Amino acid sequence: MELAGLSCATAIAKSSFTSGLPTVLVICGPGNNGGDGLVCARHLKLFGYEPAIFYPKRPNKTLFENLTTQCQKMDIPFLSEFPQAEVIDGAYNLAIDAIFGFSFKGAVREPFGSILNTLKRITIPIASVDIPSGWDVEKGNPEGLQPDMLISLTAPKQSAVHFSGRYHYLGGRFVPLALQKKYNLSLPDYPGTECVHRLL
Ligand SMILES: NC(=O)C1=CN([C@@H]2O[C@H](COP(=O)(O)OP(=O)(O)OC[C@H]3O[C@@H](n4cnc5c(N)ncnc54)[C@H](O)[C@@H]3O)[C@@H](O)[C@H]2O)[C@H](O)CC1
Ligand SMILES: [K+]
Repeated sequence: MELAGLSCATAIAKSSFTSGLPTVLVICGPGNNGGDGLVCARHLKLFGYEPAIFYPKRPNKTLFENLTTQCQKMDIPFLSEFPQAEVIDGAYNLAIDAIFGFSFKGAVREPFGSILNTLKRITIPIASVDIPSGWDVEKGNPEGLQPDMLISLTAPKQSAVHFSGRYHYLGGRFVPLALQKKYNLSLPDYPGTECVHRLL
C-alpha cells in the first residue's frame, strides 16, 4: 500500500494538473483504495503540495488508523463535510478519487452516491486511483465518473480500455517475477528506478 500510494503521488506530480498549483482534495473510501489515497496524500505533502482529505467511512483497523494518524501528524486537514461542487472548484486544483477500487460492486451506497454525483459536476481535473470509482472492474461505467487521469496499480484492469482521459500511468512496481509468470502478466518495463510508467 505504501508503494501503491507513493506511485499515485509520483504520477500526479508528473502530470500538468498540479504544476505550480498545490492544493488537492483527496477523497478516501472505506477499503484499501482509500488507504492508497491516505498514503498518496502524505507523499504529496512531502512533495510540497497542500492536500486535504475527506474520509467519511473509516474502518476500525489498525492499518487505517495508523495511516490517518500519520496524515494528522503531518498537518493534513481532514474535512468534516464534503464541499459543494462550486466550493471544490474554487478551493482545489485537483481531486483525487480513492473511493473504490476493484472490490466495488452493486449499487453505490451513501454517502458515496452523493459524493460521486458531486464529483461528476466539478470542473477541476480528477485523478482516479486504480479504477474510476463506481466502475465495474471489467465493463467500466459509461454513466459514471470520467476522470482526467488514471493510475492503474499492479496492472491495468480490463475496464481501463474505456478510460478516455489525458494521462494513464501504471504504478506499483512491486510484482515479483514469479507472480508475473504465474498469472501470465506482461507488464511494461519501468524506466530506471521509476515507480511509475506512463501508458498514455
Ligand atoms: N490487493 C492488491 O493486490 C492491491 C490492492 N491495492 C488497492 O486495493 C484496492 C482494492 O481494495 P479492497 O479493500 O479490496 O476494496 P475497495 O477499496 O475497492 O473497496 C472495498 C470497500 O468498498 C465497499 N463497497 C463495495 N461496494 C460498495 C458499494 N456499492 N457501495 C458502497 N460501498 C461499497 C466495501 O464494503 C469495502 O468497504 C485496489 O483497487 C487498489 O487500490 C493496492 O494497489 C496494492 C495492491
Ligand atoms: K478509485
